[in-house]
Amino acid sequence: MIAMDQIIREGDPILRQKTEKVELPASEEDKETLSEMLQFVKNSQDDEMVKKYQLRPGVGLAAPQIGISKRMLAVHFTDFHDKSYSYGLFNPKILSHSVEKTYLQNGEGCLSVDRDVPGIVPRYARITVKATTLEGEEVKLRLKGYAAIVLQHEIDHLDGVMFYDHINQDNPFQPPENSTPAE
Ligand SMILES: O=C(O)C[C@@H](Cc1ccccc1)[C@H](O)SCc1ccccc1
Ligand code: NI
Repeated sequence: MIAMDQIIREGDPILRQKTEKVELPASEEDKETLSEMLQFVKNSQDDEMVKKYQLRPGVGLAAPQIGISKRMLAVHFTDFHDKSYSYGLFNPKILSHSVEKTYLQNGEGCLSVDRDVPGIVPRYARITVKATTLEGEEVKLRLKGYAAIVLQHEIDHLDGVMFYDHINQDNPFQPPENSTPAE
Protein backbone atom coordinates (compact mmCIF):
# COMPACT_ATOMS: atom_id res chain seq x y z
CA MET A 1 0.00 0.00 0.00
CA ILE A 2 1.38 3.46 -0.87
CA ALA A 3 1.73 5.71 2.21
CA MET A 4 2.51 9.41 2.54
CA ASP A 5 6.18 8.73 3.32
CA GLN A 6 6.52 7.36 -0.22
CA ILE A 7 5.30 10.62 -1.79
CA ILE A 8 8.24 12.52 -3.28
CA ARG A 9 8.30 16.18 -2.17
CA GLU A 10 9.34 19.24 -4.18
CA GLY A 11 13.09 19.73 -4.40
CA ASP A 12 13.64 16.15 -5.57
CA PRO A 13 14.92 16.40 -9.18
CA ILE A 14 12.64 13.54 -10.31
CA LEU A 15 9.69 15.97 -10.14
CA ARG A 16 11.42 18.10 -12.78
CA GLN A 17 12.24 15.26 -15.19
CA LYS A 18 10.33 14.39 -18.35
CA THR A 19 9.10 10.83 -17.89
CA GLU A 20 9.61 7.88 -20.24
CA LYS A 21 6.74 6.29 -22.13
CA VAL A 22 5.53 2.98 -20.73
CA GLU A 23 6.12 0.04 -23.05
CA LEU A 24 2.75 -1.49 -24.00
CA PRO A 25 1.24 -3.96 -23.38
CA ALA A 26 2.15 -2.96 -19.84
CA SER A 27 4.23 -5.34 -17.76
CA GLU A 28 2.72 -6.95 -14.69
CA GLU A 29 5.01 -4.72 -12.62
CA ASP A 30 3.75 -1.50 -14.27
CA LYS A 31 0.13 -2.65 -13.96
CA GLU A 32 0.66 -3.44 -10.27
CA THR A 33 2.25 -0.04 -9.66
CA LEU A 34 -0.55 1.83 -11.44
CA SER A 35 -3.14 -0.20 -9.56
CA GLU A 36 -1.50 0.75 -6.26
CA MET A 37 -1.47 4.41 -7.32
CA LEU A 38 -5.20 4.31 -8.04
CA GLN A 39 -5.84 2.57 -4.73
CA PHE A 40 -3.84 5.29 -2.91
CA VAL A 41 -6.03 8.03 -4.41
CA LYS A 42 -9.17 6.11 -3.43
CA ASN A 43 -7.76 5.52 0.10
CA SER A 44 -6.99 9.25 0.40
CA GLN A 45 -10.74 9.92 0.08
CA ASP A 46 -11.79 7.31 2.67
CA ASP A 47 -12.16 8.87 6.13
CA GLU A 48 -11.09 5.72 7.98
CA MET A 49 -7.99 5.20 5.80
CA VAL A 50 -7.09 8.92 6.05
CA LYS A 51 -7.30 8.72 9.84
CA LYS A 52 -5.51 5.36 10.13
CA TYR A 53 -2.62 6.20 7.77
CA GLN A 54 -2.56 10.04 8.05
CA LEU A 55 -3.22 10.37 4.34
CA ARG A 56 -3.57 13.76 2.62
CA PRO A 57 -6.68 13.73 0.44
CA GLY A 58 -6.01 13.77 -3.28
CA VAL A 59 -7.83 13.37 -6.56
CA GLY A 60 -4.84 12.26 -8.59
CA LEU A 61 -1.30 10.89 -8.44
CA ALA A 62 1.43 10.76 -11.09
CA ALA A 63 4.22 8.16 -11.12
CA PRO A 64 7.08 10.65 -10.50
CA GLN A 65 5.38 11.46 -7.18
CA ILE A 66 6.27 7.97 -5.98
CA GLY A 67 9.74 8.10 -7.53
CA ILE A 68 8.94 6.38 -10.82
CA SER A 69 9.83 8.36 -13.94
CA LYS A 70 7.24 6.76 -16.21
CA ARG A 71 4.24 8.17 -18.10
CA MET A 72 1.46 6.83 -15.94
CA LEU A 73 -1.08 8.46 -13.61
CA ALA A 74 -4.16 7.69 -11.56
CA VAL A 75 -7.24 9.85 -11.00
CA HIS A 76 -10.33 9.27 -8.87
CA PHE A 77 -12.84 12.10 -8.36
CA THR A 78 -16.33 13.42 -9.02
CA ASP A 79 -16.63 16.70 -10.90
CA PHE A 80 -18.90 19.64 -10.07
CA HIS A 81 -21.71 18.07 -12.10
CA ASP A 82 -21.51 14.76 -10.20
CA LYS A 83 -19.78 12.94 -13.08
CA SER A 84 -17.29 10.42 -11.65
CA TYR A 85 -13.87 9.58 -13.05
CA SER A 86 -11.69 6.70 -11.94
CA TYR A 87 -8.77 5.75 -14.16
CA GLY A 88 -5.26 4.42 -14.21
CA LEU A 89 -3.75 5.76 -17.43
CA PHE A 90 -0.61 4.77 -19.36
CA ASN A 91 0.97 7.28 -21.78
CA PRO A 92 -1.73 9.96 -21.61
CA LYS A 93 -1.41 12.59 -24.33
CA ILE A 94 -3.38 15.80 -24.85
CA LEU A 95 -4.47 15.59 -28.51
CA SER A 96 -6.22 18.98 -28.60
CA HIS A 97 -7.37 21.76 -26.31
CA SER A 98 -9.59 24.82 -26.31
CA VAL A 99 -8.24 28.34 -26.62
CA GLU A 100 -10.52 29.25 -23.73
CA LYS A 101 -8.98 28.79 -20.27
CA THR A 102 -10.41 27.91 -16.87
CA TYR A 103 -9.14 27.83 -13.30
CA LEU A 104 -10.03 26.97 -9.72
CA GLN A 105 -10.84 30.18 -7.85
CA ASN A 106 -9.02 28.86 -4.74
CA GLY A 107 -5.95 27.89 -6.74
CA GLU A 108 -4.36 24.42 -6.66
CA GLY A 109 -2.36 22.29 -4.24
CA CYS A 110 -0.13 19.26 -4.73
CA LEU A 111 0.65 16.17 -2.67
CA SER A 112 4.33 16.85 -3.40
CA VAL A 113 4.15 20.45 -2.15
CA ASP A 114 3.91 20.89 1.63
CA ARG A 115 3.13 24.60 1.51
CA ASP A 116 0.40 26.88 0.26
CA VAL A 117 1.20 28.54 -3.06
CA PRO A 118 -1.59 31.06 -3.59
CA GLY A 119 -2.64 32.17 -7.06
CA ILE A 120 -4.73 31.34 -10.08
CA VAL A 121 -3.48 28.40 -12.17
CA PRO A 122 -4.64 28.90 -15.80
CA ARG A 123 -5.69 25.65 -17.46
CA TYR A 124 -7.31 24.85 -20.82
CA ALA A 125 -11.10 24.76 -20.35
CA ARG A 126 -11.51 21.69 -22.60
CA ILE A 127 -9.03 18.99 -23.56
CA THR A 128 -9.08 15.72 -25.48
CA VAL A 129 -6.77 13.09 -23.98
CA LYS A 130 -5.83 9.74 -25.48
CA ALA A 131 -4.36 7.05 -23.25
CA THR A 132 -4.31 3.34 -22.49
CA THR A 133 -6.16 2.33 -19.34
CA LEU A 134 -4.96 0.02 -16.59
CA GLU A 135 -7.25 -2.58 -18.17
CA GLY A 136 -5.43 -2.20 -21.52
CA GLU A 137 -8.19 -0.29 -23.31
CA GLU A 138 -7.30 2.63 -25.61
CA VAL A 139 -9.51 5.57 -24.65
CA LYS A 140 -10.11 9.11 -25.92
CA LEU A 141 -11.39 11.32 -23.08
CA ARG A 142 -13.11 14.61 -23.86
CA LEU A 143 -12.85 16.61 -20.61
CA LYS A 144 -13.95 20.04 -19.48
CA GLY A 145 -13.94 22.12 -16.31
CA TYR A 146 -12.71 20.41 -13.15
CA ALA A 147 -11.95 17.12 -14.93
CA ALA A 148 -9.82 18.98 -17.49
CA ILE A 149 -7.98 20.74 -14.63
CA VAL A 150 -7.22 17.51 -12.76
CA LEU A 151 -5.88 15.74 -15.86
CA GLN A 152 -3.75 18.76 -16.83
CA HIS A 153 -2.30 18.88 -13.29
CA GLU A 154 -1.36 15.18 -13.47
CA ILE A 155 -0.09 15.22 -17.07
CA ASP A 156 2.07 18.23 -16.11
CA HIS A 157 3.79 15.99 -13.54
CA LEU A 158 4.81 13.63 -16.36
CA ASP A 159 6.59 16.57 -18.02
CA GLY A 160 8.29 17.89 -14.87
CA VAL A 161 5.87 20.83 -14.56
CA MET A 162 4.52 21.95 -11.16
CA PHE A 163 1.19 23.81 -10.81
CA TYR A 164 2.84 26.99 -9.55
CA ASP A 165 4.88 27.25 -12.79
CA HIS A 166 1.64 28.50 -14.38
CA ILE A 167 0.88 31.26 -11.82
CA ASN A 168 1.32 34.84 -13.09
CA GLN A 169 4.15 36.07 -10.85
CA ASP A 170 3.32 39.75 -11.49
CA ASN A 171 -0.33 39.36 -10.50
CA PRO A 172 -1.06 35.87 -9.13
CA PHE A 173 -4.79 36.56 -8.73
CA GLN A 174 -5.43 38.02 -12.17
CA PRO A 175 -7.75 35.72 -14.10
CA PRO A 176 -6.19 34.88 -17.48
CA GLU A 177 -7.65 36.44 -20.63
CA ASN A 178 -10.48 34.50 -22.25
CA SER A 179 -11.14 32.44 -19.10
CA THR A 180 -14.00 31.50 -16.81
CA PRO A 181 -13.71 29.88 -13.37
CA ALA A 182 -14.35 26.12 -13.26
CA GLU A 183 -17.78 25.27 -11.97
O1 LIG B 1 -0.44 16.31 -6.30
C1 LIG B 1 -1.24 15.80 -7.08
O2 LIG B 1 -0.95 15.57 -8.25
C2 LIG B 1 -2.63 15.56 -6.61
C3 LIG B 1 -3.36 16.84 -6.49
C4 LIG B 1 -4.12 17.00 -7.78
C5 LIG B 1 -4.83 18.29 -8.04
C6 LIG B 1 -4.63 19.43 -7.29
C7 LIG B 1 -5.34 20.60 -7.59
C8 LIG B 1 -6.22 20.62 -8.65
C9 LIG B 1 -6.40 19.49 -9.39
C10 LIG B 1 -5.72 18.33 -9.09
C11 LIG B 1 -4.15 16.72 -5.20
O3 LIG B 1 -5.39 16.22 -5.47
S1 LIG B 1 -4.12 18.16 -4.25
C12 LIG B 1 -5.27 18.00 -3.04
C13 LIG B 1 -6.68 18.08 -3.49
C14 LIG B 1 -7.59 17.28 -2.89
C15 LIG B 1 -8.91 17.34 -3.27
C16 LIG B 1 -9.32 18.23 -4.26
C17 LIG B 1 -8.39 19.03 -4.90
C18 LIG B 1 -7.06 18.96 -4.51
NI1 NI C 1 0.54 17.48 -7.94
